[in-house]
Amino acid sequence: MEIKTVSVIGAGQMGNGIAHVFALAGYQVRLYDISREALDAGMAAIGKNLDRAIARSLVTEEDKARTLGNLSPVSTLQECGDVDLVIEAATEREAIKQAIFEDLLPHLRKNTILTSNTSSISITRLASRTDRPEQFMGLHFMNPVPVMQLVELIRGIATDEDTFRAVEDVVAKIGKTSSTAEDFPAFIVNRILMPMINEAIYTLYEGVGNVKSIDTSMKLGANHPMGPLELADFIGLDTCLAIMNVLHDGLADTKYRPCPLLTKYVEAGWLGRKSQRGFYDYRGDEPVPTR
Ligand SMILES: CC(=O)CC(=O)SCCNC(=O)CCNC(=O)[C@H](O)C(C)(C)COP(=O)(O)OP(=O)(O)OC[C@H]1O[C@@H](n2cnc3c(N)ncnc32)[C@H](O)[C@@H]1OP(=O)(O)O
Ligand SMILES: NC(=O)C1=CN([C@@H]2O[C@H](COP(=O)(O)OP(=O)(O)OC[C@H]3O[C@@H](n4cnc5c(N)ncnc54)[C@H](OP(=O)(O)O)[C@@H]3O)[C@@H](O)[C@H]2O)C=CC1
Repeated sequence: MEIKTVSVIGAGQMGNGIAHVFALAGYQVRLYDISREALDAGMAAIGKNLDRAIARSLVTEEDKARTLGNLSPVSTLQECGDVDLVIEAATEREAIKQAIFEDLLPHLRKNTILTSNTSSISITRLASRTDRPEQFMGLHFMNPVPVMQLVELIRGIATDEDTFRAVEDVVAKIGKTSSTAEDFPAFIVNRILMPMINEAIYTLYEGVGNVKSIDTSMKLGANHPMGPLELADFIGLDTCLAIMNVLHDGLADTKYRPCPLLTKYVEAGWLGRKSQRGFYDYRGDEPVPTR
């Protein structure tokens, strides 16, 4: 099936980025969020990120106008069903994702493909709660979506070949590069990256270094574009903790236990950039380490 129309559910960091790249590539995109405020903020972020790309001569003003013309913010989940492809990009909590898919089922076309942008959660389990496990897969973008080249494709145990090929094809058409991961906890990128970030938080927790020394060490010592703690704030500490819990529970290995300091920050509501405070405080002109 050729994909022409897309719904993106969740207009947060990832959802607005996904809607951006599909609308820019010419797809008709509906964007929905449970929070009207988040939907408005997501649409504003798309405008801002298009301006950043214009400033770098990556796109033109006409491209921006055409992209925004392809985008329709919608106020009900029901309006997200009558499309070729659904991309769920809501909070990394399985119950939230399952409820979204269950609520969508009565509004879907027979051939609508369902995907999740989940960082870590079992595709097979999410698919099993729908009426179409053969037409369900993981479509995992990287943050920030307009800039990062990779998209991880994850088949559930029942995903059929037509579905995989249609999704693989659309990733190429939006100019991204896909890799394939088996459906096991956190797939490839986060199976490797998140334990590293968790280890950086343990390094802070045990007093081996402070926020600045840890991030500086990895930026200048390993040529990382962001330090691991800066990256954790960028991803969202709630999402980092959710991924570590999926690894710890799913692989039943204590090496994946989340650092208690990560839990403490999340319990304080210090979620990183999206709450203005995490390992850095973003409320001033420059980010200031909080430890
Ligand atoms: C958690 C999961 O499930 C999976 C994941 O996503 S894991 C996380 C994967 N992502 C990473 O590892 C990101 C690591 N960081 C980087 O690659 C870089 O710091 C970065 C691309 C984010 C920024 O690039 P940079 O060259 O270092 O800095 P910067 O000059 O600020 O950005 C370059 C351009 O990228 C774009 N950009 C940067 N941040 C952006 C954002 N948040 N959204 C959209 N575009 C952005 C802009 O066009 C920016 O240009 P301007 O700032 O001049 O407008
Ligand atoms: N952050 C990252 O670097 C990456 C994240 N991901 C994955 O993408 C998904 C989204 O992450 P991210 O964008 O960072 O999260 P955010 O917290 O930035 O955005 C999630 C959005 O989903 C909304 N939401 C919550 N419940 C519902 C619902 N029932 N229906 C519609 N919208 C809802 C939230 O609203 P509210 O805030 O009001 O609850 C919020 O606006 C997660 O599965 C995450 O693991 C994948 C790659 C990278």
